[in-house]
Amino acid sequence: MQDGADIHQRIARISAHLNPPADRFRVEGSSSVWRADCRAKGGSPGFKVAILGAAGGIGQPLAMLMKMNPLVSVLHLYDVVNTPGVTADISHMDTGAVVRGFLGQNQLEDALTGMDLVIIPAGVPRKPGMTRDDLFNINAGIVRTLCEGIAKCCPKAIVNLISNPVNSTVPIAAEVFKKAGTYDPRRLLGVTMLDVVRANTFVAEVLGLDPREVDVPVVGGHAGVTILPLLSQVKPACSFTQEETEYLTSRIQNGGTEVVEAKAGAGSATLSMAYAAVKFADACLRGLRGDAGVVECAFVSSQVTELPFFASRVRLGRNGVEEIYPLGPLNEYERVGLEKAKKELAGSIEKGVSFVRK
Ligand SMILES: NC(=O)C1=CN([C@@H]2O[C@H](COP(=O)(O)OP(=O)(O)OC[C@H]3O[C@@H](n4cnc5c(N)ncnc54)[C@H](O)[C@@H]3O)[C@@H](O)[C@H]2O)C=CC1
Ligand SMILES: O=C([O-])CC(=O)C(=O)O
Repeated sequence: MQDGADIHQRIARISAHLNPPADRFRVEGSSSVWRADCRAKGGSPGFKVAILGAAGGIGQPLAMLMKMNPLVSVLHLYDVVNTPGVTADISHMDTGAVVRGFLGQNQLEDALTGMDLVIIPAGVPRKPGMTRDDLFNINAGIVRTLCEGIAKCCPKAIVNLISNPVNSTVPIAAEVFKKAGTYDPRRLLGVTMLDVVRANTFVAEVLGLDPREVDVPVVGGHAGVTILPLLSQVKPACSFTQEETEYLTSRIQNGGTEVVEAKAGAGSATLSMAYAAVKFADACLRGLRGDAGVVECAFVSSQVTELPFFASRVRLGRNGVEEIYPLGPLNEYERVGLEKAKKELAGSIEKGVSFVRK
């Protein structure tokens, strides 16, 4: 004999199966077992991370690497295509993070609700002959829509914006958040980590060192001359001939184009970008956890120059960007580069701002 309370519980369970709330997910491959019915995993503290554009060239390896990150407890994969397949695939990896897939605009809000960190590699990549700015017309609208979702569903999340042109998409995101009344400049970061990764690699090659021992600050922005490597501040301390300086600066500034041309129409950097994005996201998560001394370069709201946004070394903490470091002493070559960078950056920033304001 079942008592009344037990029958009520059974009815509630059946009703929940027929009308599952948005946060219930059927266990993959099962018609009768819901994830919420599975025995709870012994406490797995960690952060909730969403990737928007997760089925793309960057999104897929990025999702795989984030699934391997022990700081991640929940990983939401959102795209307008192919997320069921990518999610099924990645969810079989025997690492800690629980993976959930979300497909299409109708599921954007569920993908974003409760997230601590949102990484955005959504949008079209370059083909040979294009500049990053040529992507503006398509990617500006994509970034605006995704950021409207963030403002609504996880306004306190840290946002790592990868979609190009970063020099304009970050100002677009800031304007969207301002409009929604949720803007916190400390939580919005344009990802320029690939410039640092490339700079470390190319400088190490010239110096005959292991790239892991090299640290090159790269400031400014993320396109052509706005990418300004500070070779006078390389660690370990070293010096370069004028010829080496010009070769390295040009190679770092054109690293993206080097990949676009080598891929010959099949897109831009994806694997090195996924690596760089995870390196950067991991730094943001360590900052959120409260680790001391987490410093990386990023394109952020800044007073380091007269421009409203600028990439430089920032300290990451519980609120995102906790401190922005000044550029430090520049040599004459870098001072000239800085002026060129600022001129181009000013236009790109303004273009992003007016896209939302108009
Ligand atoms: N910040 C950086 O250093 C770098 C930035 N990028 C940029 O990253 C972006 C993505 O590059 P890839 O992954 O190679 O391109 P991709 O075309 O391979 O993937 C983009 C993904 O975005 C998805 N997408 C399109 N519209 C969307 C929307 N409204 N909502 C959600 N997802 C949407 C697509 O379905 C696709 O899966 C490009 O804009 C590229 O220029 C690329 C390399 C480096
Ligand atoms: O070059 C591109 O279009 C993609 C990108 O931003 C990079 O690889 O740095």
